[in-house]
Amino acid sequence: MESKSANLGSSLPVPIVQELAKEKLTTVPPRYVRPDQYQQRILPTLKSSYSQIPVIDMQKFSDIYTVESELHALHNACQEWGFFQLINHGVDSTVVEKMKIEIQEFFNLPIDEKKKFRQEEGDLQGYGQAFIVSEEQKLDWGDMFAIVISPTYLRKPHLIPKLPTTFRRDAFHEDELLSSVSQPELVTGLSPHSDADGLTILLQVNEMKGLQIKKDGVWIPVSPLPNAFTINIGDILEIVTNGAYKSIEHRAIVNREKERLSIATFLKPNLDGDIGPSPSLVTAETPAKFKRIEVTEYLKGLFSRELAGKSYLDLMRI
Ligand SMILES: O=C(O)CCC(=O)C(=O)O
Ligand SMILES: [Fe+2]
Repeated sequence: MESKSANLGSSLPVPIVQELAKEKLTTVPPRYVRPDQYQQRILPTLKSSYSQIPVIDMQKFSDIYTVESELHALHNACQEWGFFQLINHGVDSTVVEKMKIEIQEFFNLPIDEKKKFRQEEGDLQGYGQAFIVSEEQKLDWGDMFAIVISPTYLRKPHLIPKLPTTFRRDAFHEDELLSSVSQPELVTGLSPHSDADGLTILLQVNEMKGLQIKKDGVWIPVSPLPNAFTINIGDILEIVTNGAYKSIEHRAIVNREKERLSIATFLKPNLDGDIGPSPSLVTAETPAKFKRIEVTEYLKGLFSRELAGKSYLDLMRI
């Protein structure tokens, strides 16, 4: 039986960054200045032409002449990179384009309209932020809109019926990473983290780049291909594969020119199950690297902490 406790977590209220950005501030408010990230900034960042995440072509899975080598490429991408771009995925481009327009329209709504979708106290869904657990904590320069689509009993009736239809078809979470601060190098759009879910499907909405992944100690910018989804392995898949597939640290940086929008769909296991290394992968030579934990416990622990690198996954290690 699925637990019917409606909330898995909450986040403290924070200012709306879209509104702060309109104030034409000359200096960044101290809570957004990230000396902890300066060091990260000066880590070498590779030019995008030098190294790019792998590309997986989904069409090749339906062709007997190409399926084997593409499966091999997929396995390799999950082991070595934890990130790849998926092309020819079969989702109609008109659906994707409509979704992009509607999310842009949502963030362009007047603030009073958007406030109707504001995250309520004690909940994570709606327009707000996540992972804010103390008043002292540093903040990301961005806003989020989050909804849960499945399981259906976690849906928020006050959020969903008012949304455009495309929104209602897909589960997603939305980040907005804004420019319009005079010192974008001082702030972070989205703190370095690994995704705690099973698998994430990312769609960059506008042309502004900003996503970077950390590989071998180097930040690599991701340049999304047209009509591609960026897919990444989350912590849960790293646990289930007993470490074979990697959940990679990534972040989003802020630029000076324009706001940036992306849509992330987080795929998680059923709430009534548990997570642990797959028994078929645990042998005398390859003992379990991670604990087994109930999904609800895992999620509650996740949302009661700051977003910080791979620290939550590290807690799951044996
Ligand atoms: O904005 C992006 O491209 C990345 C978003 C992300 O990493 C997340 O929401 O977990
Ligand atoms: Fe992420």
